[in-house]
Amino acid sequence: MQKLLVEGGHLLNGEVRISGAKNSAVALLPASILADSNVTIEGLPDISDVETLSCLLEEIGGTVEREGNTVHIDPAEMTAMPLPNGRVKKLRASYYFMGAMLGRFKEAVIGLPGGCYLGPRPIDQHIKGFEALGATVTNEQGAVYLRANELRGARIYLDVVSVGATINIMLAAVKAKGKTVIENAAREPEIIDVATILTSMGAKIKGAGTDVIRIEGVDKLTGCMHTIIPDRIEAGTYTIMAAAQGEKVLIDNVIPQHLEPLLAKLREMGVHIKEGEEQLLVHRGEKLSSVDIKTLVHPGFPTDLQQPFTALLTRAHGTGVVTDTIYQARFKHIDELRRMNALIKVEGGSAIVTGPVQLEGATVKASDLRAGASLIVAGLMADGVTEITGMDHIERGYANIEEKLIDMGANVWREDMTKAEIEQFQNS
Ligand SMILES: CC(=O)N[C@H]1[C@@H](OP(=O)(O)OP(=O)(O)OC[C@H]2O[C@@H](n3ccc(=O)[nH]c3=O)[C@H](O)[C@@H]2O)O[C@H](CO)[C@@H](O)[C@@H]1O
Ligand SMILES: C=C(OP(=O)(O)O)C(=O)O
Repeated sequence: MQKLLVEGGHLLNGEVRISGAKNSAVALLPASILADSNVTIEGLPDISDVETLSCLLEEIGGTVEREGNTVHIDPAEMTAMPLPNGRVKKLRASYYFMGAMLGRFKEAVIGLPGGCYLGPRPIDQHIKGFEALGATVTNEQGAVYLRANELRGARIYLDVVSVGATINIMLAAVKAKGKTVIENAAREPEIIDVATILTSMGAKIKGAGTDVIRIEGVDKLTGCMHTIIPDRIEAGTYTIMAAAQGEKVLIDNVIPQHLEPLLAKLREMGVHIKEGEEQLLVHRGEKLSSVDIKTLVHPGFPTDLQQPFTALLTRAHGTGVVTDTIYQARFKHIDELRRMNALIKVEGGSAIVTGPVQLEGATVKASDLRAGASLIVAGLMADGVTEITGMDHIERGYANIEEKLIDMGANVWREDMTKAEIEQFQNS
C-alpha cells in the first residue's frame, strides 16, 4: 500500500493534458457488450476503474486488447455470466453491466455496486426503468437479478435526475421493441458521449443532453470506433489547483463549455482564466475573495468538484458557504482539511469555510476519490509536507497524477506505507 506525499508552497507552471472522461469511460466499456463485433474506444484514461471494467468484460467472455489509451473489445463470445461478487464491488459503474447485459442477453446477475461512499446511493430509478421495460428484478444476497422474456419500449419518468439511471435505461432500451421515452433525464456531457457510441453502433437515440431522451429500439447493434470526450472533472480539478498555486498553467484537451459553472465561480473569486477552443490558461489571483457554491444537477455546479473547491476556499478572504444538494453528506474531506489547519464548520448541511488561513502539512486520509483531490489541492498550498493515504480512491479517477503534477513543478512522490501505518489506516 502506498501514500502520496505533497510538499507544499511550490508554484505551478507549464501545461497539463487532460485524459478521457472517467464517467464516460465507465459507461462506454459496458456499452460494448451490446455490439455484435469489434468496438474500438480511443482516449481512455489510465485509471483503475477502466482496468477493473476491462477485467469484468473479460470475465463474461470478451476479448479486450489495450494499446496505450486505445482499447479494442471483441464482444462476440460474451455470455450472460453472473457477476454477483468480486470486482463489481470495487466501483460504482459496474451497474452499467445490468443495462447492457439485459439489452443483449435479456438477463443479468450483478452484485450491488461499490464506488465512493457519499451517503446512501440507491439504484431504485435504474430498477424502475428496467421494470418499465418489462424486466423482473429481484435483489438476493447483495446481488440484483434481472430477467425479461422480451424488452418493450416504455415511457419512464425519473423521480430524481440520475446520471446512472439515465445511461442504464438507455443501454437496455436501445435493444427493446418499440419506443422508449426517458423524461426528467440527466443532461451531462457523458450521457451525450454514451448516446454517440450507441448511435455509431446503429442505435436510434434523440435528445441526449436534454431532459427528454427518445429511443427507437433496434434488433442489432454492430461494432464501431469511438473517441472519448475529455474529463471535465479532472480538468476542473487541475483548474482549481492552478487557481490555488498556479503562476501560469495551461490546461489542454478541455471543453471549456463543460466547465462554465466552475469557471464563473473562479472568476468571481478573482482567478484569471483565458479560454481557448480546447484550452484554459489559468493564473492564480493575488487576492482571492470567498464565494458560496451550491451543487446542482448538470448544468449546475458539479458535486464532483465540490470537495476540491472547498480546499481552495481556505485561501480566499471572507466566508464561503458550500452546500451539496446532490450528496448532502459529501463532507468527509472536512475533518481532514481541519487537521491541516482549515477553519471549516459544518452547520445545517453546509460547510462554512473561513479564510484565508495558512494550511499546514499533516497526515490525512482520502476517504473517497474527490476527497483525495481536495487534500492534494490543500497539500499544494500548505506549509511543509502532507501525507495522503487512501491512494486507491485517487487512482480510480486521476490518470498519472504524480507525473502531471511534477511536470507543472509540484514536488510530489509516493512512498510505501509501513506496517504500522497500514494498520492505523485500516482502523481509522
Ligand atoms: C460513474 C458516474 O458517472 N458517477 C457519477 C454519477 O454517479 P451516479 O450515477 O451514481 O449518481 P446519480 O446521478 O445517479 O445520483 C444523483 C442523485 O440521485 C440519487 N439517486 C440516484 C439513482 C437512484 O436510482 N436513486 C436516487 O435516489 C442519488 O442518491 C443522488 O443523490 O453522477 C454523480 C452525480 O453527478 C457523480 O457524483 C458521479 O461521479
Ligand atoms: C463519485 C464519483 O465516482 P463514482 O460514482 O464512480 O463513485 C466521482 O467521480 O466523483
